[in-house]
Amino acid sequence: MADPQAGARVPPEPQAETLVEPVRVNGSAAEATLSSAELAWRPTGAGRDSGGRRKLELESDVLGFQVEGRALKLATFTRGDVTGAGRPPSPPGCGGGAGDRRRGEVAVEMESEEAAERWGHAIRDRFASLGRPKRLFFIVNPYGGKRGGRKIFQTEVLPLIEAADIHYTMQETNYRLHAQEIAGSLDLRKYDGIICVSGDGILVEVVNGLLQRDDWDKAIKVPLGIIPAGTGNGMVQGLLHSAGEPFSMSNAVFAIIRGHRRALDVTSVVQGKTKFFSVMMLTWGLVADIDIESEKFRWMGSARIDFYSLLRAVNLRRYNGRILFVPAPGYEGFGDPVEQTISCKSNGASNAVEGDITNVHNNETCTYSGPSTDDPDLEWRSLKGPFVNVWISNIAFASEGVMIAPQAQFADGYLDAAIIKDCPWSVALGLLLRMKDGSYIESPYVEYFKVKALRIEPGLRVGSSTIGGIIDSDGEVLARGDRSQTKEEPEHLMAYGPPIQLTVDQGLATIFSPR
Ligand SMILES: Nc1ncnc2c1ncn2[C@@H]1O[C@H](COP(=O)(O)OP(=O)(O)OP(=O)(O)O)[C@@H](O)[C@H]1O
Repeated sequence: MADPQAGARVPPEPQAETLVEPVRVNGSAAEATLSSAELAWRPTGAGRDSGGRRKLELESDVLGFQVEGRALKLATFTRGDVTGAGRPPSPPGCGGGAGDRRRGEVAVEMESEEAAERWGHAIRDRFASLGRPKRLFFIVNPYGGKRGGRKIFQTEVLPLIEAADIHYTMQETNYRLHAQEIAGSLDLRKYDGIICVSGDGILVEVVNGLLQRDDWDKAIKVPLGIIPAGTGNGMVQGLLHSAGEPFSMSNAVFAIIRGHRRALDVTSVVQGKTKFFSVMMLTWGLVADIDIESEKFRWMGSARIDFYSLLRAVNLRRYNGRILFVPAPGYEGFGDPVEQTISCKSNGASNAVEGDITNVHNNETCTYSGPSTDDPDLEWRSLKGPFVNVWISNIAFASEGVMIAPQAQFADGYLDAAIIKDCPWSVALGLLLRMKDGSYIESPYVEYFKVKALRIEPGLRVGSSTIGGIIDSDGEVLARGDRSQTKEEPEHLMAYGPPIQLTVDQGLATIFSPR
């Protein structure tokens, strides 16, 4: 049957009217044109010979604007001097590194107040169509990274947010899991986004807080943002890198102001009735040991990671255990098939037996319970240890300088697994050095594949009958297999030994992104 719509003319998108006015730009006579995409001007009169056409892309060069009488004052944020108005020095804290944007101001004086108002309206409409946020809630961790969160907010974030005319509320975290509590009870109708000025850990707390709400399905759609004030900052690095932008504080802030969003996969990490939601990564073995155990060498400053990496590589630990996984399409050749008996009981992964793929989910509350793996058609496969390191990630970077999962996509619905198998210590050291650019995954000792679901069955360290490893999610210890180390740590969420299952919910969350 013929499609009744076929051949019907789709009405063209209404085009914003192009405005043309004689103006003075930073004091010089010009003719200015405002289209939906750009504000351009060409010098006229005596200034005609002083230069050609100049323009500002509204989306990517303009932070905000004000109308003052006949003047339209634009706060610009450009790479290089696109304004022709000379480059004013950047205010303190607003970048200035290679490829970084600089702040400036362009004053466009119109012939009448009405004209200035008309142009102001047109720019406001353009910003609204870009989805620029108007009201933001900031969560600042004064304790993360080098404990600079409060200063970063005041000197790096606020000047740009104010120039963009964004209303904001700021709250500092006072203790562990405070951000989770805040996100669990915030009146989300009042804000266009929640921004974490912190390390990646606070972002994860916010995701967990949103998913614990009764209205989790709406709450998790609130755009999230992150300003790098932590130790690792892998999420910001991943977002900026994916858009070809250099890592900088001001680029991270501007990515939020510009209002672009992207979907973000959410991983459910489940052990028995215990659940945790991650948007980044889980590590077991060498890298988790380096990350967590090197804390005791914090007095060394940034050298602690290099020092402890060398120590751990030379005294390489291998861990027994097994990884079960449902491969993503195209990765079915990895691992070995599992003789599986499917059970759909909700009795917890801790009761699972060899080859028993048990779905774990909690139907007792109306909070988010994660995707199901009940489907009997899922083809599980396995890899047996010993392992040197197991890395499961939704994003490409663990930190600014460590690319763990070069093929990871923010919302492909899969997790990237990078598994370092048993290898000589010299190989492990070489692989650590090649994590900077992600080339370590090319080693024959590394298995790299994508999965829809995965289960870790962590075992003991090779050569020990009592000691296991550390399982770390987004920088926090999830489970620890060496009880002698736990004296000063809070109770961990999960136990080391029983299986831990990961499933992915494609694009469940939303995050501000440069593109
Ligand atoms: N006021 C506070 N006092 C102590 N801990 C806090 C406070 N606020 C937040 N935290 C905790 O700090 C931890 C780290 O937070 P964040 O992600 O911002 O920094 P990070 O740089 O990734 O971590 P770290 O500096 O510990 O490596 C989180 O577990 C969070 O719960």
